[in-house]
Amino acid sequence: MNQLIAPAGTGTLDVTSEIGKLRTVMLHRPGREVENLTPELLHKLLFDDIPYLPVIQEEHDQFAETLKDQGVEVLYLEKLVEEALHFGQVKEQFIDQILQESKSNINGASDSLKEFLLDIPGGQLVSKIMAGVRTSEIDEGRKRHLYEFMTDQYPFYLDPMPNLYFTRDPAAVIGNGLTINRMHEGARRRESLFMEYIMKYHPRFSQADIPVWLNRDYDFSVEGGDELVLSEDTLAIGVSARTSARGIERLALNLFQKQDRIKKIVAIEIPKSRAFMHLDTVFTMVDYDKFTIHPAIQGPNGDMNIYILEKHPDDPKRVSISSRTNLIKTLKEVLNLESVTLIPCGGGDAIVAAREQWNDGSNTLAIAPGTVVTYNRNYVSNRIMREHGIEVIEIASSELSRGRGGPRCMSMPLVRDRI
Ligand SMILES: NC(=[NH2+])NCCC[C@H](N)C(=O)O
Repeated sequence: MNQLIAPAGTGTLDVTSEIGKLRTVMLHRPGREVENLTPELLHKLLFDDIPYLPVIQEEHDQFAETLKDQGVEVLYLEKLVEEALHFGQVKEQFIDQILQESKSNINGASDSLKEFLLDIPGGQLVSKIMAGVRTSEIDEGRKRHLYEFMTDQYPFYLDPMPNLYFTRDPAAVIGNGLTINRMHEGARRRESLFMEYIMKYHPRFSQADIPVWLNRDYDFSVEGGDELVLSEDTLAIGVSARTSARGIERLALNLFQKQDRIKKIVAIEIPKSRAFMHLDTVFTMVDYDKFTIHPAIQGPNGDMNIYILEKHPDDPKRVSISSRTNLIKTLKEVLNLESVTLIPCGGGDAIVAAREQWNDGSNTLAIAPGTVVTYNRNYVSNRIMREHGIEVIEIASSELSRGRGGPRCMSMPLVRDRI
C-alpha cells in the first residue's frame, strides 16, 4: 500500500460553524458508478439524468483544485476506505457486511459474489463495490443457482452508488464528533458504512476517540444535507423528506447527554419534495449574519414551522420544545445578532428562483466567513450574493448538477477554524 494520504494521528474533527475557514474536507471523485446508471434506474437511484463521466470528473477535479488553491486539505473517500480496510485488516468483514446490506439484490448469490470480491486486488475493491457488480460479471463456473444462469433479470447483484459524490449526506461532523447516518433512501443506505469503517479502522481516526452522536443503526433517518452547524452551541436541522423528527429528537437527546457545548437544536420544517430534499437545498449560511434562502419555503408572511429543542431541566429522556414561526427572528435570537439578511435564490423572481434552486443555487459551500463556492450556472443567485458583499468562487457545473446536489452537498468538512 502506498503512503497514507491521511497521516496517522491527525484525526481530530472540529466543526463548530458553517463558515469558519475550511481546513480539511472529504470528497468523492465520481467514478464508474455513474456509468452504471440507465434510464430505468434513474428514479430509484435518485438521479435525473446520466452524467458524462469524463466531464463530471473534470468538473469535480476543478472543484477539488479550487479548494486546494484556498489552502484546504482534500481527502478522498475511496482512498480512506481502502486504507481503513488495509490497515484494519477488515476486508472480509467489510465484504460480508456489504453483502448483508445489499441482500435484496443478491437474492442468494452471496457465496459466488463473496469469492468474486475477495479475488479483487486491494486498491480496486472499494471502487468496484462503489461502481456496482453486474450479474454478468460472475463467471458461469461460480454460479450455483438456476436463477443465476437466467439473463433477463435485474442487471446488478450490487447496485451502483452514484450518489457517493454527495459526501455531505451519509455523515456529518458536529463539534469534535459526528453522526454516521441512517439514510432515508434504500439507494443510499450502504453509503454510511464507508464512514463507519473509516472512523473505526483508518489510522488517522481510529485512535482519536471520536464521539459518534448518532449511529446508522438507529431506525429513523437523519441526513447530513439537513445538518447545519450554526455556531458552537447551536445546530439547525431540517425536518425534511430525508430527515425525520424522531431522528432529530434522538440526536438532540444524545448530544445533551454526551456533551455540553451544543445547547440548542433548531428544527426547521421544509416541504417534503424532491426539489427540496434537504435543508441545504434551500438554506445555507454564507457569512456571520447572511444566509441564502429559497423563498418558496416560507409562507406568505415569511412564516415557517420552527422548533427549538433544549435540554429538559429534570428529565434526561425528554427534550424541552418551544416553537417559533419566523426564521429571521429565530436566527437573531439563537445567534445573538442585531440583524440577519436572507439572500433570495434567483433574486426572488419566481421562475429564476425555481430554475436556479433546481440546480442548487442556494447550495453554497462556505470556505471562510463571506466566501463561498457555487455553481457557475446560477448566475443570478451568484450576482445577488456578490451584491450583498459575498465573495463567490464559481465552478463548472454542467455534469455535476445532474445528480441534484451542489458544492455543499459535494463536501464533508472535517475541520474548520473556530470563529
Ligand atoms: N445535501 C444534499 N442536498 N444532497 C443532495 C443529494 C442528491 C442525491 N441525488 C439524493 O437524492 O440523495
